[in-house]
Amino acid sequence: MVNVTKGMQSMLESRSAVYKMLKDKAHKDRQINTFPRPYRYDATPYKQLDFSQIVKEACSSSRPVMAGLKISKAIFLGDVAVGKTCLVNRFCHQVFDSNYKATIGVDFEVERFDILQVPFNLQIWDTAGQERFKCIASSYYRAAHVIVVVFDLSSLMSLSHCPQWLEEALNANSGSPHIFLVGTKRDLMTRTAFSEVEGHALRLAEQVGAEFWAVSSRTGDGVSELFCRMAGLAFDSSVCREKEASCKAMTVGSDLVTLKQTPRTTPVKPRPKCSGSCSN
Ligand SMILES: Nc1nc2c(ncn2[C@@H]2O[C@H](COP(=O)(O)OP(=O)(O)OP(=O)(O)O)[C@@H](O)[C@H]2O)c(=O)[nH]1
Repeated sequence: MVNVTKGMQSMLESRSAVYKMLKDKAHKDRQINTFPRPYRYDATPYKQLDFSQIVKEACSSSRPVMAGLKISKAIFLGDVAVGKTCLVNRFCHQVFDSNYKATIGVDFEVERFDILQVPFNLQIWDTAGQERFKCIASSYYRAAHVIVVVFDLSSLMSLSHCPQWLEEALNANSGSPHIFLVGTKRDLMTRTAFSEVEGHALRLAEQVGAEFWAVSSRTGDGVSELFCRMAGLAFDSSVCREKEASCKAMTVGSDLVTLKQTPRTTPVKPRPKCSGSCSN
């Protein structure tokens, strides 16, 4: 009975995810027309200030930029109770729950954006921090375009575990995902305590090549900006990848045509003339 209910629930959830992807328009605060800013320009390895030229051209052309749904995958990982679920729920459902409920395995959400007027979906995988669910959770790390390593700003221990979480996520991925180091529960921090932790986090972010953010899911501070930034970076890379792939395909295609059309330049050796008993 429990399994049936769970099965039906996940079926309904995946249906609602599909409906969200097919929505006519993204919600107003998910319509992005200028390149989203980082939390701090000195705390990011992603220095571009605008969408790539190729992306802007592709999005403004009258032909559709791409066929089918445009989706990128973001995975959230980090120690138990650092606030991963609250962060996702604050953005996706505008709620905050102060009671802790452990994530079992993974939770899945999808958020629709319109970026430069092109529909874009961000798949959000909220994984469990508890050791006993790690095995299930880590099987969802693959094929991530964005890796979000989360820590609790009020726990330096949770920050010190971030390199390990990141290594595990990177081991499961072969591409070059965007990496974020996100400190949560900013509302709990005094100014002095915050600036001390921020110093440690900035150093770590630089070491591991991540973009640093500090947010509060309780107040909503920085949450929407963080997700829009992820979506902006993921969208830009994904359109660039797609354009590169189609250019490559066109080059290969035109190479084949050239090969077909180019007359043979190597002289054909004249066959020796048959003499005598040769039947040819
Ligand atoms: N004050 C405050 N509390 C927060 C914030 N974010 C999360 N919490 C609290 O921290 C606890 C853990 O939050 P979760 O989001 O469930 O943590 P999690 O990382 O998803 O935990 P696992 O699912 O076990 O991996 C809950 O009691 C939340 O209410 C925040 O921004 N401020």
